[in-house]
Order: sequence, then C-alpha cells, then structure tokens
Amino acid sequence: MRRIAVLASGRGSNLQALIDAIAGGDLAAEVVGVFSDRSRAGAVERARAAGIPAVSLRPRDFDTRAAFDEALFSRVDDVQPDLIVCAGYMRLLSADVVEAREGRMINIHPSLLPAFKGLHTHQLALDAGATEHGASVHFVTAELDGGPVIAQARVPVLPDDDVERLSARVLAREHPLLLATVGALVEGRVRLVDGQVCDHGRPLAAPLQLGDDDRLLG
Ligand SMILES: Nc1nc2c(c(=O)[nH]1)N[C@@H](CN(C=O)c1ccc(C(=O)N[C@@H](CCC(=O)O)C(=O)O)cc1)CN2
Ligand SMILES: NCC(=O)N[C@@H]1O[C@H](COP(=O)([O-])[O-])[C@@H](O)[C@H]1O
Repeated sequence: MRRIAVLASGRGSNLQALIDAIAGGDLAAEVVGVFSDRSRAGAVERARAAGIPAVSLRPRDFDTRAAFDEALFSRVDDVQPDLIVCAGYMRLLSADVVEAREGRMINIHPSLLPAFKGLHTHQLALDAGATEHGASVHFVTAELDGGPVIAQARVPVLPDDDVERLSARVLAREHPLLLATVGALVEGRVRLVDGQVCDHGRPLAAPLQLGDDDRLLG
C-alpha cells in the first residue's frame, strides 16, 4: 500500500503532513494524486506546489451524486492507488464507490467515534459538555463515519475552550495520527479482515491509541 490518493475539500493541512513526512523519509509511500470537489481548495494548491497531479470536478456539472462519484473515482483509478485517504473530503460518498474499495479507503474524522459523527463535531462536543475529545481514523463504509475505527488521538476539553481553541488542539494531533495510521497500513501492520481491523493479524478489541511519542499503542 505505497501509492496513496488523497481526497480533500479544504485547506489541506493533513495532505501537507503526508507530503512532508514522505519528503522527510518518515513515510515509505508516494502521494500519486489529489482529488477534490472544490477547484480552489487549498489542498489542490498544495498538491500542485508539490508537483503532485491534482484533479477537481464540480458537483454541479453532474446530475446525481452517483454520477459525480463515478467520474471522480474514474480519475482516482487512473493513478492506481493502493490506499485512498479522505482528508477533509466533505462529501458523502456513494455506496457503490465505497463498497468497491473496502479496506483500501480511510477517513480522518475530528471526533472520538462513534461520538459526534458528521459535521460540526467540535461544537457538538462543547455542547455535550465533553471533557475529552479528539480524532479518529477509520475505514470508509457506506455508513457515514460508521466504518471500523483503526486509531484515535485524544485531547482534553478545557473549561475556557471555544470551537477555535478546541479544533486547533484536535488538528495538532490529527497530523501525527494520520501519519502513524497510514504508516501502519503501508507497512502491512494493520489490515481490514472480514470487517474487523487487525493489528499484526489480531482483531482489535479497541482502536489503537496515539501515544505522546506519536506511536500507535495497541
Ligand atoms: N459513505 C461515506 N462517505 C464519506 C465518509 C464515510 O465514512 N462514508 N466520511 C466522510 C468524511 N466526513 C466526515 O469525516 C463527512 C463528509 C461530508 C459530510 C456531509 O454532510 N456532507 C454534505 C455536504 C456538506 C457541505 O458541503 O458542507 C453532503 O455530502 O451532502 C459529513 C461528514 C467522507 N465521505
Ligand atoms: N467530516 C470530515 C471532516 O470534518 N474532516 C476534517 O476536516 C479537516 C480538514 O483539515 P485539512 O484540510 O487542514 O486537512 C480535519 O480537521 C478533518 O478531521
């Protein structure tokens, strides 16, 4: 799993973390393409700055969600990725494209799943009075943010937190979490087997946890 395609809709800081880790020799992989639903996404600019092919398609140019997904993933397939990473990709993916890539597509989500699926997770955590929050990397399934969770990073929620402060604290841990999880997938330590996340061949009883040293603890 060394050829990585990234789907992103936003500024692309998680993509940049992957690019920088690969450039620094810390991740034995290659980002072979970046794909977006937004032509002006920061992630597209970052890809092009790094010399990585970037493709953006406009959803309004397609009659249905499925037609858009089929067109986008046809371009994704062209780069023959071993692993597809959703890094701030803000569209629900059609079941067909997801099921055809089960075990080869992951997503980083800014909550401790199964808590707070969907959008606006930091506000939801604050509204719920959560004392702990964080990020999860999971395999993508047809159910939005319902796929098997591979790894998580935890941060405290502080009394004076607002969305800006909390989201910044979570984002700072997303980057090492994504790098450690992609690394575990690329080296074959982690796999999806019969719908279960396996670490060194053993089904996980709970998600791997990102330690203070940025390593994954089983
Ligand atoms: N079938 C799946 N698709 C996606 C998954 C998944 O697990 N299964 N993960 C998401 C990423 N994501 C949160 O991590 C997410 C993306 C998009 C949305 C959403 O509600 N999108 C709306 C549009 C929102 C907007 O444009 O601002 C929509 O698609 O109608 C929620 C969560 C990637 N896709
Ligand atoms: N539901 C998906 C979602 O909210 N994903 C979140 O989008 C941000 C992308 O940041 P980035 O563009 O700087 O990597 C990240 O915080 C990621 O967890």
